[in-house]
Amino acid sequence: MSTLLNLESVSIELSGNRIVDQLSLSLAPGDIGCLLGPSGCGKTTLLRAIAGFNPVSSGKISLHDKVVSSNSTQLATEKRNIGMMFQDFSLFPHLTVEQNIRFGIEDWSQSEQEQRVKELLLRIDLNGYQKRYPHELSGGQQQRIALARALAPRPQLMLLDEPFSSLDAELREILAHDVRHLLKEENITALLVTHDQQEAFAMADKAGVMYSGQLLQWETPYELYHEPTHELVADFIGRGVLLQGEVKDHKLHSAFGVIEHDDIKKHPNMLVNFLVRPDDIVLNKDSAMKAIVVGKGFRGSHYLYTLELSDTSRVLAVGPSHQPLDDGATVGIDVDFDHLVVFDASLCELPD
Ligand SMILES: Nc1ncnc2c1ncn2[C@@H]1O[C@H](COP(=O)(O)OP(=O)(O)OP(=O)(O)O)[C@@H](O)[C@H]1O
Repeated sequence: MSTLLNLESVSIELSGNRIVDQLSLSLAPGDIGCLLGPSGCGKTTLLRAIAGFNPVSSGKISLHDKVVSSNSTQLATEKRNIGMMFQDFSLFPHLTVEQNIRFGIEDWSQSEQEQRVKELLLRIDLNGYQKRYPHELSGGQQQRIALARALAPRPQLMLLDEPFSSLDAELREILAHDVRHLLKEENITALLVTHDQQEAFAMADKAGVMYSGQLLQWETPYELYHEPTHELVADFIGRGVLLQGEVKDHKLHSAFGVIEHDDIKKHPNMLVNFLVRPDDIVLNKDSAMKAIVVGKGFRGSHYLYTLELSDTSRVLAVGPSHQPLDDGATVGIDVDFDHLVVFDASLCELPD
């Protein structure tokens, strides 16, 4: 399969500290990738290296099979044909919307510029806003114009670093969908950095979790959620808990009793931590397995309950919004694991 962006064992050092550590990932043309991870894990540093602002200390960054960064190559940022929208983006306040969008394509012919501005404004649903100034636009509109400005020259790759972080959650979700749609329409490959998992799930074809400069997994959002290959990914992505259990004779023994599942049929005997998502727990008043409601959070369409099991371990479960359960109530539960994800307990290294 062809790749547009390829990172091969990239390490980056800043002021003598290794910030990114032998990181590899690739993106196919037109794909949207998303990097998640806690603050300070090196996401921005990596994006800046792809853009050409940070040199790599070892490894290679290639665009369309052309090496643009290595310890012997450093192609200038302006020669990489990369569009950028970083956290501290700002539109030029003294320029109109149209002038802002034209900024990177001023060497195009007048008619091509006009055509491109028109096309982009239609795509971002802001046709008619050409003559407005940035202060006459809402935050979300400004963000869309900034994106149009970055996309105008048709970059081969778009880098987005927390582009919606200043907006409220509802607007972020709408914009995430809009931006995905726009990037797909323009067939532009993109790499996005975000703290927000919903944003990553809404936008990404491929997503990954970074910790301390390393990329722990690089998969579809579905696989990251359902089949994490590392406890830190399981802990970071989605809501869920890791419970202790023991795999014995290809069955899982835990507070839920004995569970048989295809995913552990070939597993050796060992103590494990296994992942329990809210969607693995089914409330069923007729079930013999009981749990106690020890907390609940209203989420509009549903409640998210914290349930205590017989061994005092706690799990999360979802219940309908219109029939809330009381704190302290005893409820029947079933477990229904689509995937049973287990980790060797002796290797578990969850942060506090
Ligand atoms: N110019 C620099 N010199 C030395 N260290 C730096 C420099 N820039 C960043 N760092 C350090 O590199 C680490 C990673 O920073 P980076 O901004 O890449 O993290 P991040 O994952 O993007 O965080 P956030 O999500 O908070 O934006 C941090 O510990 C930071 O202090």
